[in-house]
Amino acid sequence: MAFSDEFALLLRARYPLIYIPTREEERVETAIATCARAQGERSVYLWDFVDGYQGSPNDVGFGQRNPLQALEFIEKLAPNAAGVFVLRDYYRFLDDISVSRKLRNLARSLKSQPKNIVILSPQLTIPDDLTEVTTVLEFALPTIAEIKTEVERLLMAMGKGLSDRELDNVVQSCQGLSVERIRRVIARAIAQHGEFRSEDIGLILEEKRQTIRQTQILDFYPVTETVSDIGGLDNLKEWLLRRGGAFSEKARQYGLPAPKGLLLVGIQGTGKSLTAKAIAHQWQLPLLRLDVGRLFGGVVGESESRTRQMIQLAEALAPCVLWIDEIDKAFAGVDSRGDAGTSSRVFGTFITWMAEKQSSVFVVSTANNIQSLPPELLRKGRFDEIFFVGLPSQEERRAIFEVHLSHLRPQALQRYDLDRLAYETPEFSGAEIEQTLVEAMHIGFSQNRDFTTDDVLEAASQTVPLARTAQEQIKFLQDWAAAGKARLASKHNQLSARMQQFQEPD
Ligand SMILES: Nc1ncnc2c1ncn2[C@@H]1O[C@H](COP(=O)(O)OP(=O)(O)OP(=O)(O)O)[C@@H](O)[C@H]1O
Repeated sequence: MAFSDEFALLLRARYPLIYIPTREEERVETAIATCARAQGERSVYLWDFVDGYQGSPNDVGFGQRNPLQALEFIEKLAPNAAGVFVLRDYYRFLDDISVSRKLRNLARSLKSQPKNIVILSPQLTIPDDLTEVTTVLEFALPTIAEIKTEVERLLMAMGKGLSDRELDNVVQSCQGLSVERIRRVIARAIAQHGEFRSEDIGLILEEKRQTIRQTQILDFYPVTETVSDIGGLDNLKEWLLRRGGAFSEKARQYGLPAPKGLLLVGIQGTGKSLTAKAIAHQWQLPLLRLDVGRLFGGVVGESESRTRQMIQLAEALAPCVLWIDEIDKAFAGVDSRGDAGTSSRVFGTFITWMAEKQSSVFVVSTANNIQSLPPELLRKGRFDEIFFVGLPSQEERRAIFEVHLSHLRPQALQRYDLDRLAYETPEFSGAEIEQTLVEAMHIGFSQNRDFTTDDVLEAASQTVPLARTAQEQIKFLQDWAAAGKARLASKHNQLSARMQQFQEPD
């Protein structure tokens, strides 16, 4: 639903306290004023800490530097006087006991009056005691059409012009930025060179990175890992390499849909996160990491609002890779509990997006525990493919030792007996192999010499691989994969031999 429709609905339904997390004061205030006008005789009152109330000549300055008075003003108006009270800066006072008490009392009395309080805030932090009476309303970032109007207006005001193609590129790169930031970055580029050039898109992208960092929901993840840093997992690598150009314009013209994403399931340390990073690098796309835990907040509507904000940002950065680590932990038991709680709603928003997604956001989710994953996530159409990432076979362990040793000792790789290392480390995961090498380096370093194959073997003998203590989990995952529920990331492990009867080779 569009902001104006949702806002109008809240006004009509007499929601007393509406909280809008946005940094775009000017744009949201214009939208509120338009909406209030469309609702009949509803006056809009604007308050800020320094100037108090503005707008109506009789009340100018009322409640200046006095947040409690700002609320008393609402009380003293006639009960049938319709009004929307937009309070800027007010989020800073919500922790104050007298303010929060007054707001709760007002919320009760305003239910029978055509008055609504709107709190604008650059962040979403609502104290516990106000969560019951507050409704969070999301204010979306500007649409492509709004951005285009703004960019054209700015360029015209500065007497600059761009070709249609350049303009489209600029508009596209501005997606995900607030109008304020768009103005700032374009003004900065023009101030720097006296004109706006296509190279200045770099400045816009940097501005976008900063915005994304500030949301604290998504992180820009720098990637250096490549597909050749992954030892083994040949089926998975082949799958990726085959989709190399799938995000290009050429692929669109060919009629290919943009790939949706992958779900990687397997025990800890088998290279799932490494794969997410390598995909971004391989396809030359920015990698955004989502911390699902940060989506959840206690206020009504807050978590869904953050989820939609996250989706909007990711789409604004498309084409990109969105990496969701440990998705099983975030949505554990959503379906089996059948609850209508926050995690179900967040999950619902996410899954609907995954199913309907047209944008070039490639989602890589990783999970350790298939049992706790909601079954809807595994249904066809959510991800392009579900891969089971098992423990590496002997051949794969050799490849993993080779990858790491060629980084650690590029000139002396031949000194290490890779076959022996792979043979002597059954059930080791990639992460454990890496850890064993670090341990071996400590041994060598403490004795003032380089580390040897024997040091690695000694370190390995002191390691109890997780596989030994997590046998049940592994068995469960293997049976699940063997039942044809997932494709094997590896070509060479025992399971693949077992499964060859069940699965067609790709
Ligand atoms: N197949 C592999 N090839 C090379 N290195 C690997 C491989 N698997 C794991 N590693 C090493 O182990 C580290 C940890 O692995 P990674 O974080 O990718 O595992 P994971 O499967 O995502 O584990 P978790 O479920 O705990 O997040 C990697 O950064 C990499 O150095």
